[in-house]
Amino acid sequence: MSFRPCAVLRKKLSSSSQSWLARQSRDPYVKQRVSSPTSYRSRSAFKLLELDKGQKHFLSNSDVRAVVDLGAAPGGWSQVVAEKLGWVTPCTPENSYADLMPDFGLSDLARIEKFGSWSSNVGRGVIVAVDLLPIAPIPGVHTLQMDFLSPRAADAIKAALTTPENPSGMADVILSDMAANFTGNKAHDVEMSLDICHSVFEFAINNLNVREVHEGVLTKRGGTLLLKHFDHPLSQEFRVKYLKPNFLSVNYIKPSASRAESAEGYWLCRGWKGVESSPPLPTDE
Ligand SMILES: C[S@@+](CC[C@H](N)C(=O)[O-])C[C@H]1O[C@@H](n2cnc3c(N)ncnc32)[C@H](O)[C@@H]1O
Repeated sequence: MSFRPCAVLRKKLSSSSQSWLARQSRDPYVKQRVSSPTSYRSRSAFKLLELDKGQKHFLSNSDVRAVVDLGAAPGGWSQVVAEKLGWVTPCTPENSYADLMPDFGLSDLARIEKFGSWSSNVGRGVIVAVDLLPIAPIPGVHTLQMDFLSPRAADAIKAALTTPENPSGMADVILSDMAANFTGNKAHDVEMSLDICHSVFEFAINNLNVREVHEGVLTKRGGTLLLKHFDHPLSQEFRVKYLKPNFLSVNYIKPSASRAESAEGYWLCRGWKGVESSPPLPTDE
């Protein structure tokens, strides 16, 4: 697949469309995605792969058994999680979906209709993916199409997380790549991004695992939160006030797959302590 338009089409495109296409054709992650045998649905999938690899495999650890993926459509991150939890055979050029499924050219939905499922594995644990937009099925992933900011979202996610293998309904890892549509008004866009960060943090308070682990002495080691945010002094305030006191470590990471010109970055927060003494979350008054 190529993003290079023919000369006739190029003439008809606006200059912004032309520069978008030029950027796509130069982008190594876009090229990798369209030629990859894993056929990840989003370029974002490479960010999560990079974060997991560079950060002590926080997702691949065998004790990770319950994962929530917020803002999951079209499903690239969920595909990566499904691989890490063993629901989908990790794909390499030697072992691709093309081998698992001869009709590699079919869309996910058509493939699922034809074959039932393209997973050959039974993985571990539970994965819940949430988005405003529909997400085509992924083996091992329970999808919920809903507004995460709506009052009923937390209960619906909790219900989906609660399974015989995960009776507590708690999550070991919460991922949020959620982003509202940009309006171009910076103050408004930052406010929307902070609303999302606050809501995800509130969700973590009630749903992120704190587990007792014996390592010589009894220690508590809690779950992990990966949270997308946009760089701004108010975001830094949020980090200092809410994240730092409640996790053993909070690292800022800008994966190389994240475009340099984007203000987005991720906080990888590890070792949830179980919130007891945070300042109250802001209300709408
Ligand atoms: C950057 S995309 C996520 C890409 C995804 N991680 C992947 O790899 O395919 C951000 C997503 O956040 C979703 N989103 C934004 N606000 C949301 C909300 N309030 N509730 C649920 N999803 C939301 C958008 O619909 C969009 O699909």
